[in-house]
Amino acid sequence: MNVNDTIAAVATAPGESSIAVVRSSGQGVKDLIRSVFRTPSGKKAVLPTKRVIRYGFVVDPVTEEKIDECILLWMPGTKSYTAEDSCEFQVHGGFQSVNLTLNALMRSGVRIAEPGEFTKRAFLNGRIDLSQAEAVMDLIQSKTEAANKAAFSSLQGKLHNEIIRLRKQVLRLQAHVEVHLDYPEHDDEEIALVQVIQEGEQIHNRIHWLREAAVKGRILREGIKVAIVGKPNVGKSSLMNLFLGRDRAIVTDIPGTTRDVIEEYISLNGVPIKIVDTAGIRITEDLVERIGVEKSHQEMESADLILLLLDVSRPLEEEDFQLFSYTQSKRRIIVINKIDEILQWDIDEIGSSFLKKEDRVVKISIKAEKNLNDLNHEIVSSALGSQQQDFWEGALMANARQLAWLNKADESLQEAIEAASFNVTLDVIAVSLQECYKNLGWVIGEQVGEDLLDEIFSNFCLGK
Ligand SMILES: Nc1nc2c(c(=O)[nH]1)N(C=O)[C@@H](CNc1ccc(C(=O)N[C@@H](CCC(=O)O)C(=O)O)cc1)CN2
Ligand SMILES: Nc1nc2c(ncn2[C@@H]2O[C@H](COP(=O)(O)OP(=O)(O)OP(=O)(O)O)[C@@H](O)[C@H]2O)c(=O)[nH]1
Ligand SMILES: [Mg+2]
Repeated sequence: MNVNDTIAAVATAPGESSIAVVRSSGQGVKDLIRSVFRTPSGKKAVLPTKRVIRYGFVVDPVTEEKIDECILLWMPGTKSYTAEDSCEFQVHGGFQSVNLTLNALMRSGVRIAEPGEFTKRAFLNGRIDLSQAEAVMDLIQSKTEAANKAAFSSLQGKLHNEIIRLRKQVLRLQAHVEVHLDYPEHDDEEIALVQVIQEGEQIHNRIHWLREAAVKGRILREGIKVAIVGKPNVGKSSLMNLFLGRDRAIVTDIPGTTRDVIEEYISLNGVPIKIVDTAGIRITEDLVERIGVEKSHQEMESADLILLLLDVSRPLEEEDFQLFSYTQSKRRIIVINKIDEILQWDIDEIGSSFLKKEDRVVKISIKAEKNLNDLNHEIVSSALGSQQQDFWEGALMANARQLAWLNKADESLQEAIEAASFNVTLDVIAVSLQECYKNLGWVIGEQVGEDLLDEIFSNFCLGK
């Protein structure tokens, strides 16, 4: 992937829209505009050294035939998204205008951008760091308002600034240690060790705080996975539909209706939840259903929270008790459904060998819409633990990669502090501090290799 190429892509979603944007970036953008854009009087546009908007036409670069009416945005480097010469052709929406425009651009010698390549260039050209680049995608993919807010603050450089600040502190401490190494007579080595321990603790606390904020960010980013499980016909798909507010899953009174896993995102009090409806679990001869049951087991395994649904209008069966055993090690809410019917059993009948003391129990009726708020409340509180109010306050959009480097930075720092506590020589401490500094740098993508960049940006959407 050559950074000297001029790239182009459609930046808007495909389909019938009122306007579509085709963007381009790179050294050849000026020539590109000369070749495919004409003013209303058929002339080539005069491009100033500052950003401008022009009305005109996209034309075929060979025949000069008009392809579409357009608004042209000219954004010379470095004042653009990529920090390179860039432009946007805003044409009429729909597949045809967009495709013809993109084809005209291609025939003028630009190539189609890889996913995330515009943002990658913004990073390579130093306009944003890696944490900001990754936040761009998080922003687009955010599923709740809180997630959007956290991603936006990362995009604005909150994580970047925190890391820069921490690195300054580490560097200062490192410099202090090195002065002692170079000039042992400078002052008492004992004092240097105490300083490493004290200031090291302060830095550690700050990293710890940052990590907590990043962990919250990761919840916002990935959502909490909640799996609805239960034997056939207890109302799992009804509950799924209720959460979604529409008929997504098929509901019938025939046991074994759901065969496949259905996943959707919902927001409960701003908590992004990936809700999963599964096939009712039972022993079955039906091959398709059996595959579905196997998948249900996998979903149970990987869920953060289980909603174990029971039907109170029918006696409890072996299959219900089996599910208690299967999900024994998971965080779960026991949801007793169909309380609008004649009750056939009571929660006390479920022995203590099946119920854990951490289990929460909610009795509902999906049909009569009873106690549904209680269920929502239980889900949110088991998802977030005790500290619900302002939970998202200060959340920083972070991902697994960034969290891993934060952890590593903290480990190196701990090594330095420990070494200082045990009076290990200063040169060993200096090495750990240096390691900490480097690990912090990885969070914001300093000296990051081509492979990792490719991996990160390949997950972006086209045109971003
Ligand atoms: N039409 C359009 N809308 C868009 C974008 C875009 O590329 N095109 N964006 C993205 O896809 C976002 C805006 N992001 C941008 C970020 C920086 C610069 C930019 O030119 N920055 C320069 C100049 C700043 C200034 O004028 O003060 C810089 O940082 O140096 C432009 C867009 C959202 N909306
Ligand atoms: N009386 C009553 N019926 C309910 C309630 N909730 C669901 N049902 C009914 O129970 C039947 C089964 O509902 P589903 O949602 O398809 O059950 P399921 O657990 O997804 O079933 P499988 O996909 O076969 O595992 C349907 O006829 C629903 O209308 C309720 O609260 N009360
Ligand atoms: Mg179902």
